[in-house]
Amino acid sequence: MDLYGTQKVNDKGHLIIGGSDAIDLAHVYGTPLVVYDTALFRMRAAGFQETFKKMGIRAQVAYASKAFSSIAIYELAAEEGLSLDVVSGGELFTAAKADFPRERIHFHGNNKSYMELNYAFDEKIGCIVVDNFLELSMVKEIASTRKQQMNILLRVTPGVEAHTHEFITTGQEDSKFGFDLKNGQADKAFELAYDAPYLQLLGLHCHIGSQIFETDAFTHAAQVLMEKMQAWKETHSFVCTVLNLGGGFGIRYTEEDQPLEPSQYVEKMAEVVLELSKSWNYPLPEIWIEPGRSLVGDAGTTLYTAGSEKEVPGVRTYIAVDGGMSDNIRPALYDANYTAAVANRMTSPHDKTVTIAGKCCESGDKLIVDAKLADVTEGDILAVFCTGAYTYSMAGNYNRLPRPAVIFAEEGHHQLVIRRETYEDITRLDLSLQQKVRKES
Ligand SMILES: Cc1ncc(COP(=O)(O)O)c(C=O)c1O
Ligand SMILES: N[C@@H](CCCC[NH3+])C(=O)O
Repeated sequence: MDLYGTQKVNDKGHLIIGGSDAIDLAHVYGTPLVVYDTALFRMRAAGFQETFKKMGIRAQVAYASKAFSSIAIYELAAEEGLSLDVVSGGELFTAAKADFPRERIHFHGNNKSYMELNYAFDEKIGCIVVDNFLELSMVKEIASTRKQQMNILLRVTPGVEAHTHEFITTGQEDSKFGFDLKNGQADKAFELAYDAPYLQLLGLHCHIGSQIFETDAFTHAAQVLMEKMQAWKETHSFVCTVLNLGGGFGIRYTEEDQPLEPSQYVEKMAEVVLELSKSWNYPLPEIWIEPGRSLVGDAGTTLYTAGSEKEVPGVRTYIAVDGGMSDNIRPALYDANYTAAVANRMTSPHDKTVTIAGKCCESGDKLIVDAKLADVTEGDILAVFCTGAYTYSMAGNYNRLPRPAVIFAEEGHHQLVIRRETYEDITRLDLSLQQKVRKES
């Protein structure tokens, strides 16, 4: 089986992550437990950043924190010199708690509220990525009322179809995000924004989708956006200083996935921008990107304890674990595939076919259908790999299951970064009917 990042197997046949024995981690923190290999996160971050540096391109690599949002990951991202993409007041609040450098925070979202936009101004963040006309009018009004400068990008849909799951493509014309380039919306937004008082229009943004393995869709998007920028230069003598090409770089969940290295995605898109800016004599814009999954996805592993087993003769054997769709909704939502291993028996042949089921009251709560595992008995620790992106951040309390604990592991040290939810946590917002009912007099 293929391991990720710093993962190894020790002489007890146990899985090691970030220099720590996964079985010890499971005993110390309990399961389900999400373990982040932070050295791998650092390596991925450097992979993107160094490629831009080598190519002599000014860039910002913003961690798209919807993939996994927490104070500690924001602190780590800041430490690595990343910028940050947030999509809600809640993510911005978390970033503020982590004291993330505000000038490197970019605020996304297709329906930001007036309150959220004001909050972004309060925090003096680096940039608001304006998604629609309502937002543009609100941002203009807030900036003028407060007499406060704000950098903005216009998010556009370039009409590029990326080859990925239909729910995670976003760059096509029929999308809820952004101003359409072809039907004139983007031009109209530009007219309303480029000389608005207190607003500094930096340039354009697009994000064509997620879990993309090819570079063509990215280079095509870069070309389409550069063409629009060049058109505005000709008509309005306006020069965009930033081109944000979003995230979406694919990772290897299973051996069917063949992602490129971060550097390869960056090189290809940067080459197009360099080439076009040279041939059109367009001042080279800064390139911003927003990787989420490719920074945290394969850095995360979820450890579960195996419980009940059920054989359906001639059909399949189910092994149930102490988590499931409540901590990883992706298999149920996107038919996402993962691989797993018996973390306390890594050297045994993983040649039995079993289905790993969760403990939620849903037949569809299956984490892996037809996983290849060693013999599993109750109490074994199962490791499901590549669960660092869009798992904890999309987790819920269905069936009132507490969300797992999350730890960072590096060079033999480990640290709790999100504590396990307790039953008290789960009921903290509930109000009892025994409380006094207020009567209006
Ligand atoms: C605007 C935007 N930027 C960045 C991302 C991050 O995408 P990924 O996690 O695939 O890199 C997303 C999510 O797809 C997004 O919507
Ligand atoms: N949540 C999705 C990706 C959405 C990306 C956000 N725009 C996933 O798990 O793959």
